[in-house]
Order: sequence, then C-alpha cells, then structure tokens
Amino acid sequence: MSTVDLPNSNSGLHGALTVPGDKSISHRSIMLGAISHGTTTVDHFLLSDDCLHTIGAFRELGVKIDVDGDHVSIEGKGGFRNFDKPKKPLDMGNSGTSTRLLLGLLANQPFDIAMFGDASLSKRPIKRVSDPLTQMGAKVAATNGNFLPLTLHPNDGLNGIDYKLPVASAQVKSALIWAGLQAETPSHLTEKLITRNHTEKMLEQFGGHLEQDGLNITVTPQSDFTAQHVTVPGDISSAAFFLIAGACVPGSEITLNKVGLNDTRDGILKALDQMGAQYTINNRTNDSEPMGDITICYQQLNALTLGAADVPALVDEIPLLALAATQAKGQTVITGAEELRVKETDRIATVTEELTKMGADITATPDGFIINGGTKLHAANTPLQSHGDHRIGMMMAVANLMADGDNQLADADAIAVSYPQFFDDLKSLNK
Ligand SMILES: O=C(O)C1=C[C@@H](OP(=O)(O)O)[C@@H](O)[C@H](O)C1
Ligand SMILES: C=C(OP(=O)(O)O)C(=O)O
Repeated sequence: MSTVDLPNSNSGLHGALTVPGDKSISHRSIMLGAISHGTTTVDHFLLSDDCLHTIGAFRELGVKIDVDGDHVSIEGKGGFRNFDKPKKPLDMGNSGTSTRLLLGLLANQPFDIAMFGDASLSKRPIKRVSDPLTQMGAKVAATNGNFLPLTLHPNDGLNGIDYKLPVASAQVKSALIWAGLQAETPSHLTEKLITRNHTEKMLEQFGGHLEQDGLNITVTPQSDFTAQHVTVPGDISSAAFFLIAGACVPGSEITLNKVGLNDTRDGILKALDQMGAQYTINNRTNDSEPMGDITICYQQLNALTLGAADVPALVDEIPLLALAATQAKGQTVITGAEELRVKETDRIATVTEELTKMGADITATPDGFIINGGTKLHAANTPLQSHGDHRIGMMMAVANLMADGDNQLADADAIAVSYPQFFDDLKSLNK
C-alpha cells in the first residue's frame, strides 16, 4: 500500500495528452469479441487492473486473447455456450462492471461458475442483477443473497423478461441485454433514466438488432455476432481529472486528444458549461463512438446544481465536480446521487472526509452534497487516503494541485484500477 507525495502546481498545467482508452468500452470489446465468430481486434484498449480482470476471466473460460501494448485480439467462441468449464473461480478483482456484466453473459452455462472479488467489491450489491436474472430462470447462489463470492449453477434455459429497472444502471441494463439475447422469448426492458449505451452501440457494430425507443429496449434472442475492429476512444472519466485541473488551476491551458464524447457520458462537459468553464472541442469524429480533442483553460467557475436526471451521464465524475465546487463562486447542491454510496467506496462519505481534511466547506447529504465554494485548500494534518478507491485517489491528487502546502496520499496503488499511468501523465502536463 504505497504512500506518495502529491505534486503542487506552480504555474498551471500546459500541453497535450491522449488519455488511456475508455474502461466501459474496453470491457465490452472483450465480451463481444469472446461471443462472436472470428477474431476481434481492439486498438487503444485500457490495460488497467479492472479490464485485466475481464481478460483473465475470459481466458479462464478458454478464450484466446493476445495483448500487445494497447492492441488486443480476441478469438471468438462463436456463441454464448461454447466456453470451457473454468478450472477455478473467476477473479473479478475490484471491478463492478466485470461482475455485473459477466453475471448476465454467463447466466446460461452448462456448468457451475464461481466468482469472487476483493474486499471492496465483495461489499457491493449484485441483487440488482441476480433478482431479474433469477426471474429469467438463472440460478445464482450469492453470499447472503446479495454479494460475492457467488456461484452460477446450470439451469433449464432462460425465458424473456418484462422488466422496469429500479435503478439507473448501465451495468444492470447490460447484464439483462446479455441474458435476453440468450433467452427463448424476447425481453422488454425499461430504464429508469438513460444510462451509458456502449453495450447497445457495440452490439449494433457486431451485427446485433436491439429495438430502442427512449427508455425502452426490446431484446430479441440472438447469438450470431461477427468479429469487428474496435477503436476505443480516450476515457472521458479519465480525461475529467485533467478537465477539472485545467479549469481550476490558475494559468492552465491543456488539450486532451481523442476523448470519447458519447452523449450518455458527457455530463461532465454539461456541468462545466453550467459552471462557466472555457473549453473548445476540435477534430470530432464519429465511427461507432464519437470522439474529439478538448482544449480547456483556467476560468473562475460558478457553483453547480445537479439532480437525479443529470447523474447517470457523470456518475463517476461527481467526486471531481465536488472538488471543482470548492473552488467555485457560490453554493453547489448535488442531489439524486445516492448510487455513489455503492461504488468502490461510499463516495459521498469518502469525498466529504478527504476534502474536509484540506479545508473544504462540504456537507454530505443522504443523496449528495452541499458545498460552499471559494476555499483555498491547504495541507491536511494526516495523510490523505484513497480508501482503496481509484477515483478518490486521483481526485485528491488534483485537489493538491490547487492547494497551499504539501500532502501525501496513502494507498495510491488503487489508481491502477482505471488509470495506471495517471501520475506520469499528470507530470507531463504539470511543468
Ligand atoms: O456500465 C459501465 O461500464 C459502468 C456503469 C456505471 O455503473 P452503474 O451501472 O452501477 O451505475 C459506472 O459507475 C461504472 O464505472 C461503469
Ligand atoms: C464505479 C466504477 O467502476 P466499477 O463499477 O466497474 O467497479 C468506477 O470506475 O468508478
């Protein structure tokens, strides 16, 4: 568990950077590659701990996956039921996305599949996925009915489901899409709010036929997918650390190249618009996923108001927006973000605890935060903690760029879950 000295910034961040590939899209490229006919190739794949756990799980299921730098190739098994029986339990590490999506994808196997995860993942709920899967005929034996470790047992086939999702979650939606494709009858899913649609988009690229109408998705059983080439855009959730640093550290002007701009993920940009940030987007392209280069410079920001409808498109960026709010003019109010309590940590609690150590005026509420801005952040009396949560660790590193005084971050290794080269990239801009 490494403790690192966090850098300050003397004259702001400058220069250009291509952030690593999108985590959600990288996971899905392995999954679709594994069930397709032929060899799928992926460029700019995210080689972080979470995605390596997805690769590890599919290798255990007999899928041949080659990794060469950030180029990955996957030899598809041509269907959902051609996997090998795993010799050991699948290790999901810290990754909620791997766990929830694999539960749906592997819900109809002819053999037992056991899964486990680390201490944090073992506290995160899976009932939200296992309940509807059970209604479809899956047999999920989870610890206390809701947690890893779990075993998926063979079943008598899956039936389609009519299901209104009680939570706004792309992980639950994606798991039910994978299961629906393997069912004997169609499924009708209704989302609570629009969530990231990377599964739907990639399925279409691989020859899938979902019907979509606003919050409604009809999944018709299908198992013939054709291998594709996937170019993974830069992860907007990783770019977000530098967007907030660029907007909040005086003197900054930076460009982030080839960032994913999917409109179910770009809530951070809309929040920055509301706060009065100065940025431009150039070189837009739109293959299967849109991307572009974002240039942002320092600007005194205004306070922000976010409600439940805003949350899915920026759910992983809320810790950073809380930090930006400490620097903004006025009072920021964030509501409808109770999902933060079931992430890698209870992010409402950990954000509040860590930013308070640096002098922020931040109050946790059951479903969000109230933050009074205009604070000069300072050195904490005790080391800052990532709490084993990658996004909290990186957010505190960005906070320190704006601080007077020196801070250390304990348990900094957690950052490798989504962004192993974060500190190198930060150093390249903080000159
Ligand atoms: O589908 C995905 O790839 C993800 C969905 C979100 O989780 P929920 O579906 O639990 O909201 C997000 O927080 C996570 O980082 C990645
Ligand atoms: C919540 C996250 O990921 P996961 O659910 O895949 O662990 C995240 O990356 O912030």
